Amino acid sequence: MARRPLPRILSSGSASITRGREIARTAADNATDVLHPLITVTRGLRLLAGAGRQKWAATPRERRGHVLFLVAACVLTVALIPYGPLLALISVMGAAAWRGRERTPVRTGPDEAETARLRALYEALVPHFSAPDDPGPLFSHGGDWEKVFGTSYAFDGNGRLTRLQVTYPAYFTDGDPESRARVEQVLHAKSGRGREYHFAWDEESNQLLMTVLAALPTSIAAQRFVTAPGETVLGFTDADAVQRTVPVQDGDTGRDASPVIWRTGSRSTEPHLLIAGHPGSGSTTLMRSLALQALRDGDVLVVEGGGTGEYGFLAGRDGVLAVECGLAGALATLEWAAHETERRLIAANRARQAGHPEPEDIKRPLWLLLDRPSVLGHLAAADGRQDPQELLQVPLRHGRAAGVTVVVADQFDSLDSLTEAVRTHTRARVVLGPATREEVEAVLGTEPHTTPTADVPPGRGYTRLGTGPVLRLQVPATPDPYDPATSEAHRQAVLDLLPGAAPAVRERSEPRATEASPVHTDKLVATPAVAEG
Ligand SMILES: Nc1ncnc2c1ncn2[C@@H]1O[C@H](COP(=O)(O)OP(=O)(O)OP(=O)(O)O)[C@@H](O)[C@H]1O
Repeated sequence: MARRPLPRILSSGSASITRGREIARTAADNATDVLHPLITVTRGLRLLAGAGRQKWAATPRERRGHVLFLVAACVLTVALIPYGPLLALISVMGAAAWRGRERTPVRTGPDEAETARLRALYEALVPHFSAPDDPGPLFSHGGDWEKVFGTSYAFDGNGRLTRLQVTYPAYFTDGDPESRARVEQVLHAKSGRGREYHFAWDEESNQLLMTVLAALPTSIAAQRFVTAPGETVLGFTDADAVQRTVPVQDGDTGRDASPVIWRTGSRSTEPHLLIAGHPGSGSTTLMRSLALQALRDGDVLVVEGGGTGEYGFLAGRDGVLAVECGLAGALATLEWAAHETERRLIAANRARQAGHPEPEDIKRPLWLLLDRPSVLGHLAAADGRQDPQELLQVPLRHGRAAGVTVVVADQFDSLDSLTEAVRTHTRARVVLGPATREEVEAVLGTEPHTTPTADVPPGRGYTRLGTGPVLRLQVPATPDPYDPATSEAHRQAVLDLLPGAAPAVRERSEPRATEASPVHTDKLVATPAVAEG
């Protein structure tokens, strides 16, 4: 059948409409081209005005008068100088044009390589998030990854995932640590090893959020931290992990950092601390940091099993009762500490019964710092003598009420030789240096909340106070000031925190002792505690 031509009026009308549209579009394009600079400047002026309004709103009321005065002075100066208004107009237009220029459009959606990564990740998760009898599986081979990842993912400049949110089926056993660990393992491996990942399981909405954590800064060194009596800074952690911040000197600048605060004394629920790590992980450094903080208002007694003399700089200082490296000295010192704990307990008890305040001589906190006591335990066993750890029973058991704090540091391979009392009463825990998930769990009592990395700087690790959450930790750099490898800035920082020399040492010309010296024993014997004990 022959095609009937359209009525003339219709065909010619549509042609003219089309032509009209084209003319209008061309005119609009030309107008946009001509007016483009004007549009840019207008947009820039709008943005500048918005920024000005915001700045004005952010200016405190009492400073607004000053700002107005400054602006008026500027306007007057510009008005008075030759060509001032013209130059000001040109500058404002220039600034507006710069501000209003079109930016490169923000890229949305993943590129090809990123899509391939997300798809690979999805495929790897299929065995974990699917069940054969699921009629509408969220995860299936060749399935839709966008349904489970949505748009909640981010990549870094190298195309590696830094954030990923996964929606998983409700039947996945997200309460089972092993099932979780398997999924975390897959995500960790497929997203790139060597970085620290944090996994947040939202069991209510069946969502898992994986984020890559930036390394904690290592630039905070020993200094006087702003803490209340009975509070000790173990190190610094992620900003969102703790509520509190303290001002710190970080290199040359001051800033607020998020500390891990450990409370000791009668109100503490974790009055004693255990530090574990492999050799060189920084446990001695943490001990030094604790000793310097404790010496602010307490007495310190150090027993060093390693015998490397790394606490020698403390010897003879005010408040340092002893620095013992040998077995005999350690036994004598710890025996004194046990008696002292008993004496404090009895004195506190008597005062309470008589309705008196606590006597002054039991108020000063006493810290027992034992670095590698397992070594001394071996020596004692070989010598047929008492293990020094056995003398810790009383301070561990009653230290909380008597103001005695025990800190024990040992290496992973020696943790077995820690006594039951040490393991039971050290409820504050720190793991430093590279450690496997199992090693971290063995010390903290729960798996780490992030994936431990193999390559960590000394002083980096995890901490857990009692049954609290596991926190990442970076210990402030507190090197031995007498170590030739210590930088001048760090040496000075540590020396600045050291209390003055005790009178007995001041009389002598030598400033330091590296071994258990008679000075310390004298000091112990001279204390009223021993006299009574
Ligand atoms: N928090 C830290 N910041 C900077 N450097 C640190 C930190 N902790 C430790 N170091 C450095 O790492 C090295 C080993 O530290 P440290 O002696 O404290 O470890 P350790 O676990 O006691 O090892 P070892 O048992 O072998 O003595 C030292 O050179 C020390 O200065």
